[in-house]
Amino acid sequence: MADDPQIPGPRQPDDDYDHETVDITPEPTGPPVDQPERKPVFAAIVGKPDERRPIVPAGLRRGNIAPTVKQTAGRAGHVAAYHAVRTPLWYVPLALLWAVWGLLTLTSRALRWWWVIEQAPLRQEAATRNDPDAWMKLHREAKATRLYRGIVLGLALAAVLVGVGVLAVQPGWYSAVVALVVVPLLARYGRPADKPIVSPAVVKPQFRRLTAELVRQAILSCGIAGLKEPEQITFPQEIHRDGPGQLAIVDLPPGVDAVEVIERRSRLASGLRVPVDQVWPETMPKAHPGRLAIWQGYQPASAMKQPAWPLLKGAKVDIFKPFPFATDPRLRPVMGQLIYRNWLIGAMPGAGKTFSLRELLLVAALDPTAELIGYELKGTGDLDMLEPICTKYGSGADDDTVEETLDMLRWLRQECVRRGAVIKRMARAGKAPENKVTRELANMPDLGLHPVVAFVDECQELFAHGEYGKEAGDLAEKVIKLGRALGIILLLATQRPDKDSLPKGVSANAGVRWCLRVTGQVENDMVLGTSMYKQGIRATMFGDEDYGWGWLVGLGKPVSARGYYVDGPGAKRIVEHAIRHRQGAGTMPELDEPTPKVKAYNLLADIRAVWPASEEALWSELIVDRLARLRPEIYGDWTVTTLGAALKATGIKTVSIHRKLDGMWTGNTHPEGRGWTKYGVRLDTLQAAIDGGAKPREIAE
Ligand SMILES: Nc1ncnc2c1ncn2[C@@H]1O[C@H](COP(=O)(O)OP(=O)(O)OP(=O)(O)O)[C@@H](O)[C@H]1O
Repeated sequence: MADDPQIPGPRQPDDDYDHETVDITPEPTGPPVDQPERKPVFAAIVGKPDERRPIVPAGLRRGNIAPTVKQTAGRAGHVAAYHAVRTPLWYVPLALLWAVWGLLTLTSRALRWWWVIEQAPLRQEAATRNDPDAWMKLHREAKATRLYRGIVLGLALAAVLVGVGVLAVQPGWYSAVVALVVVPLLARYGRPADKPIVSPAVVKPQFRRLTAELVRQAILSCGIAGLKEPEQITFPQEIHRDGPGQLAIVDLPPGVDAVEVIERRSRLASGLRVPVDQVWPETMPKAHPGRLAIWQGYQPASAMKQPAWPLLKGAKVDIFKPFPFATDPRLRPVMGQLIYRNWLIGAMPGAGKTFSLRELLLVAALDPTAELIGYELKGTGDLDMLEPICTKYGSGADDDTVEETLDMLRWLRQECVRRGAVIKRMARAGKAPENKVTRELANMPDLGLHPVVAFVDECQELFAHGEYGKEAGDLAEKVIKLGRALGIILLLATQRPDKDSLPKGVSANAGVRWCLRVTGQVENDMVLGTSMYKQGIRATMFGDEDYGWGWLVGLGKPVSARGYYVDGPGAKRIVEHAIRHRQGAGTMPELDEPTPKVKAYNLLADIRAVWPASEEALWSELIVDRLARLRPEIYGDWTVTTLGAALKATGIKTVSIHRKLDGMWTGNTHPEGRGWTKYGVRLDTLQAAIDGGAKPREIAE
C-alpha cells in the first residue's frame, strides 16, 4: 500500500529540512481495505488487482473429491430422511387443512367477484349524493355483469363437477396426479405467507463477511476511551480469508492497546453480530502493542467439528518429538512437547483439566521407552485405564495416597541426582553434548536414562496438605528445575491455582502452562505466568460451554486452543495399543511383583547382587552407579567416597585396580586398549567378607 502513488506517504526529512521543521501532514489512515457492505466510511477506494479464481473448484480437486461426495451424499441423505419423516405426519395433514381453507377462500372470492362487490362503494356514493340516475345506471351495469359472470362461474363449476364426477366414477392413477397438483395449489392459496408447510432440513450458519467498516464499527462499540472515530483504526493488510474464517489485522491509534479490545471480546462480538466463540481477537507478539488480529470463524467454535486426534489409532510415538496436542480456533493443529518440559495444567472444576492430562499421558504411553508413574488425588479413577502401564499408580483422596505421592517426589528427586551423575559422565565421554538426555542415551537401558513421565492430578491436595505439603512443594520445585534435562517430566494439574495450593517455586518454574477456563486474573497468572493477563493472554475469556479450551504458553507464541477430545473408551483402546508396544519392547512394568517397601538394605548383598558375572574386580564408581540403579531411593546420591566409608565400616578396604575397560560401563571414556587404575573392590574380598560373616552394614530407610 505504501508503494501506491495515489496514497501520500508521510513526508521524509530531506536536505531542505532544518531540524526544527515539524511535519504537520496528517498520517494517512488508509482507505477501507475492501468494499463495505453499506455506506463507506471513506470515499477513496483503492482498486484491487484482479482475483483469479481457481479453475477447478476446491471441492473437486484431487484428494477433496471423496470428502466432497461423502459430504454431499450425507447432506442429501439427511434432507431426504428429514422430509420423509415429516411428510405423512406433518406435511400431508397440514396441506389438506390449508387446502380446505384455500377452497373456502377461493369460493368466497368467486362469489364476491360474481356479485360485482367492487361496485358497491360507487353505488353508495351515488345514493349519498342523492343521484338516482347514476345509481340506476350502476345498478343496471351490475345486473348485466352479474349475468355474464354468473355464466362464467356456472361453466367453471360445471367443469369442476364433471371432473370430480369422472374421477369419482373411474378413479385411477390420474386421480392421484390431480390431487397432487390441486391440493398443493389450494394449500398454497390458503396458507398465510408466514406459515410455510415445509421446514428447511438444514439451517445455514449465519456469517457476515468482515469488512473494514464492520470491523471499525465493532471496535468502536467496545467503548474504549480515546477511540471515537472510525478513521483512527487502520488496516496494515487486507482483510483476508484465513482457514475456515477471515482475518483482519488492525492498527489501533497510538495509546490504545490491543488488550483493551481483547478484554471486551463480548462487546466486539456484539458489534460484529456473531456469537462470542466465533470471534478471536489476539495480540501480535512481534508487532507494537496497538496491533490487533481479529479472526472471525464462519461458524462459532462450538459448532465447528474438531478433527479426530491423529494419535487415536495408537501408533507408536517418540516422546522426543512434538505431537499434536490441540487445535486452534482455525482448527490448525497445535503441537505439544513433553521432553525437556514440565507442564502445569490449571482450570476451574469441570473445564477439561483431567482430559488434557490424560491426553498427555496417552502420548507418553505410546512411547514404549517412557516410564509412567503418578497419582490422581481426586479419587474418582479418571486415569485408572493407565494403571497397567504405570510403574506406580494411585487414585484416592486419602492421606495414604497423598503420602505415596510424596514418596514418588522423593524418588524423583533421588533419580535426578543419580541421572545427573550419569549425564555428567556421558558428557565427559562426549555423548551428551548439551548435558542432557538424548534419544540415543535414553535408548541405552544400562544407563537408566529413559524418559520418566510423572504426574499428579489435583495436586492442590498434595501441596496444601498440612503434613506433607511443604516438603512436597520443595521437592517438586527441585524436580522441575533439575529433572528437565535429565528426562524427568513432571505433569501437575490443579483446580485450585492459588498461592496456598500451588507453591511459587512450582508455578514459576514449570515450562509449559495450559490454562483452561478460570474465573479471575490471579488464577490466570498463577497458571500462565505473571503479567500474562495484562498481555491479553486470558483464560477468563472462555465460557461455560468452552470445554477443553485453554491458553497454551511456553511452546512458542501463546495460543488459545482446544485439546483433542478423547473419550474414556477411546483412551482405553489407546492404552491397549500402548501395552502391545511395550510388550514388544520389553518395557511393560511387572505389576505382579511390585517393588517391596524394604525397611533396611544389606550393602554387601546389594553389591554382590549387582556384580557382573565376568568381573573379578570392580571400580567403586561403577559399583556406585549400579547400586544407584538398584535402589535409587537409598544409593541415589552416593559417591565413591560414601561407598568407601560404608565399605570400611564393614571391614572391606578399597584397593587400586588396574584394568582395561569395555564401553558399556564408562561410555568409552577411555581409549581402546589403554589401562587405567582406580580404587575399587575385589570380588574375592567381598565374597570372603560375606562368607566370613562380616557384619554387613544395614541402611535404615
Ligand atoms: N477437549 C475437549 N473437548 C470437548 N469436551 C471436553 C474436552 N475436554 C473435556 N471435555 C469435557 O469436559 C468435561 C470435564 O472434563 P474434565 O473431567 O477433564 O474436567 P476437570 O477440569 O478435570 O474437572 P474436575 O476438576 O471436576 O476434575 C468432560 O466430561 C468432557 O466431556
